Amino acid sequence: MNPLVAPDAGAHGGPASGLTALSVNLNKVALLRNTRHLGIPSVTVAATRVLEAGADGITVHPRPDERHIRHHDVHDLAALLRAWPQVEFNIEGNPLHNLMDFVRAVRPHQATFVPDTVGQFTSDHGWNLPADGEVLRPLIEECHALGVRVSLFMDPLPQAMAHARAVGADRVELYTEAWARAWGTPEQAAVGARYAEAARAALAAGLGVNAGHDLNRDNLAVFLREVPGVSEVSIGHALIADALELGYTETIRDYQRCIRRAHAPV
Ligand SMILES: CC(=O)[C@@H](O)[C@H](O)COP(=O)(O)O
Ligand SMILES: NCC(=O)COP(=O)(O)O
Repeated sequence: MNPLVAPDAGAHGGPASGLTALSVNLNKVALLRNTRHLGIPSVTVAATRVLEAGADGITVHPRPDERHIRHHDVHDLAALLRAWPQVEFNIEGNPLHNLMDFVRAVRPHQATFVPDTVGQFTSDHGWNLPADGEVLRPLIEECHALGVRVSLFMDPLPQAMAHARAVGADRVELYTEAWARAWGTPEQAAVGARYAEAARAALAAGLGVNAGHDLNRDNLAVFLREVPGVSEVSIGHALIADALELGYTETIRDYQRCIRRAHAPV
């Protein structure tokens, strides 16, 4: 088996190419928008642009404090994505807080359960299933009844993967901050091996494997080469930062054109 090809690749199981799907997290577009009352940058315009450019999915993490993605963004994106039937909509959040209301209202293709507290700075750990598994089980069943796939945000602990399957999860999302931190350090090989082992354990348990948090253009390719069967990566912070920085040249040229137009003889 090609280790880069996810076992369930196809519509919403990854792109038909069998490559790892790229789901773009738009939280940080909303964060910038929320600093004025002008509606720019627009989350739906960002979604349209990234999909036109070839992204496979859209991810949002509507936190209870609405610091970035707001209630209406989830509904606006759900409406937009009706015109993009091959595109996966992934909503992340804590199902014990606000996530299930969104799942019930818009029925995304995937719900990623994340054990964040209300007001948490950013996601920083996966589920502790011995403690939380039985609370999650009925919520996973409810998602399935609504036709929604469930992925559990998990630390790369091989021994936890069978438990994720046992409570009904379809996939796990491996929390990759440890990989991002180890990138380029002497720990990189050992940390990568830990993720590979966790992915193999997940695949062996019958789970699909997603990954995300602090993935970027430097650390992504080696991660996907070393960790088998990753169906999807969700990337936000670094990708939106790159989109800004890679866009400066064209943007400055356009503003200079405006200025030249203003000074041109009429
Ligand atoms: C689950 C996960 O890793 C992402 O939700 C990530 O935490 C983005 O959230 P913020 O954009 O709020 O940091
Ligand atoms: N699930 C991870 C995600 O959606 C984006 O995380 P990040 O790239 O913003 O760290």
